[in-house]
Amino acid sequence: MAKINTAVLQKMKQQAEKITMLTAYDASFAKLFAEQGVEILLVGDSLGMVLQGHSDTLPVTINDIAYHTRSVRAGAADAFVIADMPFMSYGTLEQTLQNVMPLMQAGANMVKLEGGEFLLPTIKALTERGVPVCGHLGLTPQSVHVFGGFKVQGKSNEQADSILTQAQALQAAGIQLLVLECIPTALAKRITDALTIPVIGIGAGNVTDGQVLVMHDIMGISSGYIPKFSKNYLQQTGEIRSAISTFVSEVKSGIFPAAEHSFN
Ligand SMILES: Nc1nc(=O)c2c([nH]1)NC[C@@H]1CN(c3ccc(C(=O)N[C@@H](CCC(=O)O)C(=O)O)cc3)CN21
Ligand SMILES: CC(C)C(=O)C(=O)O
Ligand SMILES: [Mg+2]
Repeated sequence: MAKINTAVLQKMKQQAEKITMLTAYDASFAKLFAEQGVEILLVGDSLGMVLQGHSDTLPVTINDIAYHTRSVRAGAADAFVIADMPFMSYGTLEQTLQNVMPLMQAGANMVKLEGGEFLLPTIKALTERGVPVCGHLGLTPQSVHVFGGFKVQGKSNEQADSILTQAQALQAAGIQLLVLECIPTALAKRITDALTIPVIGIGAGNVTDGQVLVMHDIMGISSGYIPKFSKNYLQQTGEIRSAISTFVSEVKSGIFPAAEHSFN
């Protein structure tokens, strides 16, 4: 696999080649995922749930993300690695600039921040200083207490228009990739068509430029509730490497996600 960077991802969108992304938190899985052709590894703050056992992502710290980013980078020297900025680590511009350093120095190629409008100056400041930014809209789990649970977002016309407007504003501010989580497929299609940057979906239908899942969901080992948009590829294949290569090929061919993994 050619080494991935923002220019390669941009080209994949233009050529309509689907982008695959998985969360990874350690060196062994990072290496295995990279070997199976997964283009992007995400050190997600979902680690607060699947590794640490919390019921949401809020307890995760910068040190947690930096530690796991170092591990992922150690296992996959050439991988394109995105590190999540955890809850309240980008509350102010000053905090953001302080907190982004350990993540980039741990080996991240890009950082991901949840939210819309309020992030515009932050995104500009980061990209100007050499830090590529991934946006994250829709169900942004750090706002679970505002939403009153992990609920599908953008169901009303008004909410849908607002998410599209925010996606366009984030792109204008400088994000080079966008994650859309748990929104209706029709809205994901509008946003993917409207943006020139690649859009990665999770619970956003098969219309985005790529797909991301939490690795524990692919292997059916998440504790507690397993989201409707995930698929247990280990059960289907019986072997971890085959599970990952099947995920990759099903995303590439558009088989995954099917209607049953999507919201309307
Ligand atoms: N194991 C795991 N997988 C994930 O995808 C994930 C995490 N953890 N932790 C961080 C966030 C939290 N996420 C979640 C968690 C639950 C739902 C969920 O229960 N969704 C309902 C939709 C409810 C509705 O219809 O509004 C579902 O049926 O999937 C969604 C996203 C996604 N991320
Ligand atoms: C679910 C993905 C998009 C994420 O942000 C995470 O794993 O933390
Ligand atoms: Mg996250």
